[in-house]
Formats: sequence, C-alpha cells, structure tokens
Amino acid sequence: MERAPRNRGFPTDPKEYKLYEEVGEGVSATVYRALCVPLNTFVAIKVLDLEKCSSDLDGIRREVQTMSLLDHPNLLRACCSFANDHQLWVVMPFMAAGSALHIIKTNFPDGFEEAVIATLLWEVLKALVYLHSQGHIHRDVKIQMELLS
Ligand SMILES: Nc1ncnc2c1ncn2[C@@H]1O[C@H](COP(=O)(O)OP(=O)(O)OP(=O)(O)O)[C@@H](O)[C@H]1O
Repeated sequence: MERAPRNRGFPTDPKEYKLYEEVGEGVSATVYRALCVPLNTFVAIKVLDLEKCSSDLDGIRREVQTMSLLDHPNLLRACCSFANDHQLWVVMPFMAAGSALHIIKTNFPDGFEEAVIATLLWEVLKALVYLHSQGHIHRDVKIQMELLS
C-alpha cells in the first residue's frame, strides 16, 4: 500500500485540515481523524495542549523530531508538525483499522490466534531493531493497524 509522502506537500497551516471525530486520547494529547484538503488525504492529527505540558516541552520536541526522522515501514512517522496557538499539531498517516487492542476488544474477545500474535510481534521486533540501530529506545510500544485494500 502507498504510504503518505513524508513532509513533502503537507501544509503547515491548520486551515488546510478539516478535523473530524476524535479517535483517541493519550496522557497529553487528543488524536483526531482529519482530511488534508489540498492533498485530499485522510490523516491523524495529534493535538497537544502546550500549556498543559509546558514542563516537558523538550521531551515533546524530541518525540516529534524522532517521529519525523525515522524511516521504517512499521513505524508511524510524522508527516509534519506545527504550532497552532497554544497547541502543537502532529500530522500522521491515519491508521484506519485502529489499535490492535481495539481490534481484539471488538472482534476477537478470546484474543488473537498464536500465529497472528507471532506475526504481529515479528513486525514489532523488526521496528524495534531498526529503532535500536538508530540509537533510540521505545518506552511505550502500541500497535496501530492500517487498512489494506
Ligand atoms: N495515526 C493514527 N491513526 C489512527 N489512530 C491513532 C493514530 N495515532 C493515535 N491514534 C489513536 O489515538 C490514541 C492516542 O494516541 P497517542 O499517540 O496520544 O497515544 P498514547 O501513546 O496512548 O499517548 P501518550 O503518548 O500520551 O502515552 C491511540 O491509542 C490510538 O487509538
């Protein structure tokens, strides 16, 4: 499947994005499904309230920078990021199938079969090996799924 091109062409003006529903909430951010109007592409936008996380601005800057620089098919990268008033918007490819946890909860109440777990873990491990080779340690691994057409 084609991946959204990194950075190139992704506008850094919030007016160029149409926000739809909230798809998730983290400790310091809310994630929305959105349309990047000029590219006619659905994206996920992580909106961080910089006033609420002012104590860890360096950590946020590092995370976004790392997300923009890393390049591995199994890692979600940032297409671009920009400030919008007191918020930081991080634009990412939209993972339409949701998280592995969500898929288990909604469709596999008894959990995934062993072969599926092994395949998922293999893909996660490949991403972690890549991260380690770049000098990073991931401290909060979550699995998000793309929809394959
Ligand atoms: N690119 C994406 N596409 C679709 N859904 C996403 C995407 N990124 C995040 N989400 C959804 O939003 C939720 C929160 O995302 P976030 O990155 O803030 O996760 P978190 O790791 O739980 O938060 P924190 O970094 O604060 O610990 C995720 O659990 C997921 O359901």
